[in-house]
Amino acid sequence: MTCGGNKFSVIDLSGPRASVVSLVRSAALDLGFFQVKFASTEKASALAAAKEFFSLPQKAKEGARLVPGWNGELMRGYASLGSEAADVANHSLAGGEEVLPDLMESYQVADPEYMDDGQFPTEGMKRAMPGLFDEMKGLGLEILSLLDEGLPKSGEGKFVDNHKGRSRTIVRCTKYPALEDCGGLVSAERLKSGKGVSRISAHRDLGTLTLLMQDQQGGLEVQDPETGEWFPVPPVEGAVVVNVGNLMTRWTNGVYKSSIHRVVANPGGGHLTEDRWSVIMFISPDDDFTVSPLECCAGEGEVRVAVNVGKYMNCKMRQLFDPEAREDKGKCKYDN
Ligand SMILES: O=C(O)CCC(=O)C(=O)O
Ligand SMILES: [Fe+2]
Repeated sequence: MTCGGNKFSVIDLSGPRASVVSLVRSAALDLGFFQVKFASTEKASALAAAKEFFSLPQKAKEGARLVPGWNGELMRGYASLGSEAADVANHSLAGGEEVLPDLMESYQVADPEYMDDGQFPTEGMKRAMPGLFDEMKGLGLEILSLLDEGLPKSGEGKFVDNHKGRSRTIVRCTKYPALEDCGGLVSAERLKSGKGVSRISAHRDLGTLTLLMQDQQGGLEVQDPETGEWFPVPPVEGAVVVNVGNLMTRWTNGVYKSSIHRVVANPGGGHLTEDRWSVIMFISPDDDFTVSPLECCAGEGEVRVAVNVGKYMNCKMRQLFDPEAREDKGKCKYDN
C-alpha cells in the first residue's frame, strides 16, 4: 500500500478503500502531510507553459499581474519575486528572528468555471491551466472524501459537497529562481552561505487541503510541533504531496493537523545555480460556507470557533500580498 518507509510514504489510492482511509487518516492525525501516487496528464504542459511565461521580460509578466475575481479579491495572475510574504500572513512564525523575503514568483488561476473570460498571458497558459485545475481539483475531492470517511462520524462534514461551488481554490505554478538570480532581494553573501535564506518561509496553508507536485530538487520541510524538528519531504516522481490546511484543522476541531512547513535554500545542494519548480493547488471550501467545528471531534482537540470561509480567506490573503495589511496584523483577527 505504501512505499518509501518514511514519514511521507507514498499511498496508493487504488488499494482497498478501508486501508487507504486508514493510512490517510493516520497521516492527517500526525503531521497532516502525506504523498499519493498520481500520474498527472496535465503537469508537463503546465510546466512547459510556465517556463515559457516566466522567461518573458519582467514588464510583460507585470502586465499579467494578479487581478480580482468575482469576489473583488486577487484571484488570477502573476506575483513577482518578493511580492508574497508567507511568514507575515502567519504572524511571523520565525519568533522575532529577521525574516528575509520569500524568493519565489508565481502565476495562478482560479476555477475556470467562474473566471473563464479567456484572459491568459500566453497561448500556452490558456491551453494548459484550465485542464490542470480540473485534474487537481478532481484529486482533491477524492482525498476530501477519504478524510471525511476517516472521521468517527463519517459524512458529518460533507467535505465534498461543500467544495463544489464558487471558492478561492487556485492552481499555481511557482518558480524559485536559482539563488544567484535573487541578488536584488538578498545580499550575494547571504545567498552564497544560505544562512536564514528560505525560498518560502515557515507558514501554514490557509485552505482545507494543498496538493503539490514538486520537482526533484528538494527543499520542502515540515516541522514537528512538539520537538521543533524539521523533516524533509523527499521528492518522488509520480507522487503528489498532500497537506492539511488551517480551515480543515478548524473544521475537525484540531484533529486533522495543519503543520508548519517551508522550502529551504541549500546553496550546496545545487540551489545556487538551479531554479526549482512547483505546481500547487490550494483548495478552499465554497466562499459562502461557514466552517463550524464538527460534533464528532469536539473535545478531542482545541476547540475552535466557526469562521466564514470568504471572510477568513480575504483577511489572510490580503496579508500575503498587501504590505499595508501586513503592517496592521491586528486587523486580521485569525491567528491560524
Ligand atoms: O513549493 C513547495 O514545495 C511548497 C510551497 C508552499 O508551501 C506554498 O506555496 O504554500
Ligand atoms: Fe505551503
